[in-house]
Amino acid sequence: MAETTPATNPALLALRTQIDAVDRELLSLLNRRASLAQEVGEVKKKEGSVAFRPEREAQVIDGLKAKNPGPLHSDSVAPIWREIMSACRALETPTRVAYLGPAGTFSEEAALGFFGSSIVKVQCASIDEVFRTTSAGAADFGVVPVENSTEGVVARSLDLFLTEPLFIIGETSLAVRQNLLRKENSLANVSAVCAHPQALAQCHGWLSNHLPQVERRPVSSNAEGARLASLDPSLAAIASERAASEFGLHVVGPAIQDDPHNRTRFAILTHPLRHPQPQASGHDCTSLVVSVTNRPGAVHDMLVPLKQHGVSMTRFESRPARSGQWEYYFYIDIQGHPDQPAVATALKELRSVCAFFKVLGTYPIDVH
Ligand SMILES: C=C(O[C@@H]1C=C(C(=O)O)C=C[C@H]1O)C(=O)O
Repeated sequence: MAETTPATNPALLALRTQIDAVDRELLSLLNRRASLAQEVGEVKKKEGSVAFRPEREAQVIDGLKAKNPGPLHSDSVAPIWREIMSACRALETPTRVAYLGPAGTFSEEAALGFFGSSIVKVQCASIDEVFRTTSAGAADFGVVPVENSTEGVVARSLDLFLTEPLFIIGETSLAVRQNLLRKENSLANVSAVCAHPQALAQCHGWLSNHLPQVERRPVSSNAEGARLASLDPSLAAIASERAASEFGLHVVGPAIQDDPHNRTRFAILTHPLRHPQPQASGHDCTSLVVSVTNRPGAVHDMLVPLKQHGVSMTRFESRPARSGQWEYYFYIDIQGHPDQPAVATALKELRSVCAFFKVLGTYPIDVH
């Protein structure tokens, strides 16, 4: 039952007194940590290097998770320390992060999950604008979706990796729970369902069963759909619970995505002139895009160096090269960092058999 009068139970009061004392100790320790981060910031300024070190942050979290004695759940370690490091990093320099807005998008959730909440939010109207804003230096980092476990690749992001001068310094993934949102608390008389095309596709089965006759209207983001639904009671949107509270909407259909394990993976981008490639963290991934000339065995030959040097491939995706010749770009993720001799040799040999070869980035594997 909810507590309505002040607690009088002496055991509870004594425990709360202890918690208050621990909190004060924690605050003082956090401030000690923050002062050290400020000093690190000064050292970096003197040597002219960047504040954000994704490999160091990944190692801090990995190390603490490995040593966590409990009862704190290990899954709680990463989000807590991400926030602590975000606050410490903000004392070194502000981190400007571009992502597909408005407030309440999954991209925003991914950006906050990766960088913590002590960031300067740069909301963009499209994935193209995230790339442009980051290329132009109006943001230090960009966060873009790259693949969804139900719908596959986010083609626009992959295409822009080819043409924009950015590289990947990190990845993060999110469980994506889609909900049907409305101003009215009912499923009746919906004129159209507004959402990003990816979300409409992720909820295809549910929409066909529950709203078979209703128009599915693609819009620039799910949060934009939620904004429209907040202005017009006849509309519904598909978006996150965060978007529901952001725009004052009811969740009239919770968790309507066809796949209960629906996840989206995001890449963290930056400009190579403003940020170096992350150093090896011990658990790294390298992303490439390559093409080979169209001849028998070409794709097989391309993969031989990886096998010969024991480099494991975790992703292999193809996109049409738009040459009209049935040629393709292959997006490949391998495990490891080019600092490792086997990875460096495999990449060198792979490059020699490719017509096109671009390293999209090397970065620590997502730590939860
Ligand atoms: C303090 C540092 O700077 C930043 C903040 C970190 C932290 O709070 O632990 C870790 C890496 C950097 O992104 C550092 O490089 O050690």
